[in-house]
Amino acid sequence: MDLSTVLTAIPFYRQDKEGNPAITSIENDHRLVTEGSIFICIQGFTFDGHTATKEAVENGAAAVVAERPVDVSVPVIYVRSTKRAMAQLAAHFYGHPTDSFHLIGITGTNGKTTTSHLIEEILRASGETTGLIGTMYMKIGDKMIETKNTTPESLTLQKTFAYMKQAGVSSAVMEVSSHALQEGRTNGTQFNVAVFTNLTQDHLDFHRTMEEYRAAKGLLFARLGNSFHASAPAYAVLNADDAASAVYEAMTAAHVVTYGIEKKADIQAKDIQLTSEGTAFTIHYPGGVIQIHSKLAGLFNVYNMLAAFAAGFVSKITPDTMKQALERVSGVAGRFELVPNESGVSVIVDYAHTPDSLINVLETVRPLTKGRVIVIAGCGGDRDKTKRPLMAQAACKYADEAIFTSDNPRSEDPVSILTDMKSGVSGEAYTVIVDRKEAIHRAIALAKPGDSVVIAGKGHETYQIIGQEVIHFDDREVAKEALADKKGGFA
Ligand SMILES: CC(=O)N[C@H]1[C@@H](OP(=O)(O)OP(=O)(O)OC[C@H]2O[C@@H](n3ccc(=O)[nH]c3=O)[C@H](O)[C@@H]2O)O[C@H](CO)[C@@H](O)[C@@H]1O[C@H](C)C(=O)N[C@@H](C)C(=O)N[C@H](CCC(=O)O)C(=O)O
Ligand SMILES: Nc1ncnc2c1ncn2[C@@H]1O[C@H](COP(=O)(O)OP(=O)(O)OP(=O)(O)O)[C@@H](O)[C@H]1O
Repeated sequence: MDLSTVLTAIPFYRQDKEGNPAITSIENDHRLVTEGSIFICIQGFTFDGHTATKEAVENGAAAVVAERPVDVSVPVIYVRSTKRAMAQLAAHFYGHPTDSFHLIGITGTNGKTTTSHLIEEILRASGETTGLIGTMYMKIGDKMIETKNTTPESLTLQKTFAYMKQAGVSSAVMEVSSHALQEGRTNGTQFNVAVFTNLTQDHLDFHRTMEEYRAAKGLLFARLGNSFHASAPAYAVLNADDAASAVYEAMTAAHVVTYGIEKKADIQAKDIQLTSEGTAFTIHYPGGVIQIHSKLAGLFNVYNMLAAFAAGFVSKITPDTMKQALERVSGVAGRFELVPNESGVSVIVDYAHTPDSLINVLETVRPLTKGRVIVIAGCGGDRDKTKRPLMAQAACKYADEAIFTSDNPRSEDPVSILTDMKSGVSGEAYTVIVDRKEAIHRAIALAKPGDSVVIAGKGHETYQIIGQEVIHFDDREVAKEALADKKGGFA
């Protein structure tokens, strides 16, 4: 379903008893302004809302929020950051909807989507009416809504929360990106639980340094437990094995619950077995131990399950309920997703698009593979360039055969992205095939029974962004096609 169809269906008019004009909506797109809207001017990458105030007023704006002088006939509220002001205004306009349900936020470089799905399953199993906001979609109960961002901009976010409240959601889980925290998209949102997965290199185009990146994620914990609206204690759920957790622990007013494998933690996994069927381990929690047999592969997924268990634990969900929920999850789309086939080659589509996640996936595949590991990796255009050589290094070091290819080049020349990747490796063997479809076909053509082919980067995505064009592209479909086409069979 289209997001705007859902959101425009909800009237949230605020009337003023003293005769002031009723504010009918808050808009950051002048084309959506109607009689009584507040228009918020946002300076974007392609458009500056400050240049559209005249049109916004012609469309009926009752007031304008701006960062720089604008010349209009209606009241103007000047603020330092219109994005942050928008978050607070939106939360207020929609009546602070997050006060009405239990909200769990997840931040970290990797594992947010997986952990949020595990938590959603746990919440459902405990009888909650659930909401989910994340990279793949938003969900209200079983209703799916498309999304553009991992964490939507604040207007969309607060409207969505209001819709969740109206739909009777009792517990929700959401991914909170560092971009969103930095821009204040979640200001005005009340989290009951904040979960940290891990911090490794990514997004340095936006945050510039790892310190800034870490600090941006810290905003989720710094604000936790400080809300005027808070009616219940807040919990920070931190990964004891990640160094950033100590920083977040020091800055939060919330109760801290840790999880981990290596260092001592409140929620601890022990006796871990990684098998071709998935993972088996025990979780030691305050007051008990429980055995988990999961279909999810890889040590990183043990961390994700621990994070979800810890979030459920502080949400007062019983360990037995959580066990049932965790054991039911067979996978999350595009995360270590196996492409079914009879050839004896394991073909895995995975969303790994950071050096750390690529290493994790390849390390997981290695012991499960009798033959060679062949990887296809690329890097997105208009995004963090510093990770390109590191992705190439990871591919060459952890696989037997590496093919570098395109992965959403956007406005950049795919060849120059691949050149950046190649700068990270010298002496190692790799192949460069610019066309992703051809690269997948080549990898599968090379594979013999017992080999694994890891197609990294795009996971659940069903498109490729080339220049301004968004073309249909699904790694899973192309892999199936290549498996069917393989000339000479798999002998
Ligand atoms: C690079 C970036 O942050 N872009 C975001 C930005 O787009 P933009 O700057 O191009 O916006 P713009 O088109 O210039 O418009 C600026 C303003 O003018 C308004 N406008 C525009 C046109 C017009 O005629 N009239 C008008 O009033 C727009 O409504 C907007 O308020 O503003 C849009 C609306 O809020 C966002 O959807 C968009 O996020 C894009 C999709 C994006 O990819 N963002 C990335 C950086 C991001 O946020 N990623 C994180 C993390 C992902 C991860 O963990 O991997 C995320 O949370 O998604
Ligand atoms: N806990 C983890 N630690 C390291 N890598 C992980 C972890 N969980 C998943 N991964 C790897 O990272 C990839 C992305 O996982 P997931 O989508 O859950 O993370 P994410 O944080 O939501 O990513 P994004 O912010 O880019 O949407 C997976 O396909 C897997 O390769």
